[in-house]
Amino acid sequence: MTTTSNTVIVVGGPAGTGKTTIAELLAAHFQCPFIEGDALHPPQNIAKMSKGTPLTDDDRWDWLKEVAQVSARHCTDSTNKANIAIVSCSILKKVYREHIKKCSEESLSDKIQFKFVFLHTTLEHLFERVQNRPGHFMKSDMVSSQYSIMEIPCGEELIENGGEALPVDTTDKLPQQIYQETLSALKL
Ligand SMILES: Nc1ncnc2c1ncn2[C@@H]1O[C@H](COP(=O)(O)OP(=O)(O)O)[C@@H](O)[C@H]1O
Ligand SMILES: O=C(O)[C@H](O)[C@@H](O)[C@H](O)[C@H](O)COP(=O)(O)O
Repeated sequence: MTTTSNTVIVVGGPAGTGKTTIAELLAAHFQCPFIEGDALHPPQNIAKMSKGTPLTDDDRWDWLKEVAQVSARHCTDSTNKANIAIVSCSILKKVYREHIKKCSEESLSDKIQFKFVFLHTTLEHLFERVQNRPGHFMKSDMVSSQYSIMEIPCGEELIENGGEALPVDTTDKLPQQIYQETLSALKL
């Protein structure tokens, strides 16, 4: 599959919302790299979250920069025929999504378009899904703090209004259904 421009699809949403599940389906469809954003945290962020302490904005900026730059590099890598890369990253607030775009613009000569898929569901569903996700540093007591600060994209951020964001309600939907809905709304 080929596209006319370099595209990074950031699959976001709070813990347990299905980022990895949907990102893997999209990466298989586009035959492109998938980068797990959690693997790009500095050790001090992992240590903090493992103790159950939510990150502050100051903890997040450098991580988001890394997310922007690593995914952009994968996107433009000469071996990546799709010119698409998928990265998972919670992107909970509008300023984080803007920071990712800014970091990419500042540091790369290639122009990259970002698409922000924001998966969301109820707090009850998130608790249930995080409990079913073994071996992750993010425990369920952090979900409430993520849920309370998250900004589901709206208004000018939406693709349908000329922006880059696509909110997807995942409540009572199977991953395959969410993936199909996402794919057709992205129009890539
Ligand atoms: N649409 C869905 N409905 C129900 N469970 C889901 C759905 N998507 C993912 N899950 C399950 O929820 C858990 C968390 O999914 P995951 O993709 O790891 O989310 P995230 O990467 O956002 O933390 C996993 O056990 C996964 O199988
Ligand atoms: O799936 C998850 O477990 C989370 O989404 C996880 O990715 C974590 O939240 C961030 O890496 C920390 O960053 P935030 O505090 O900004 O979500």
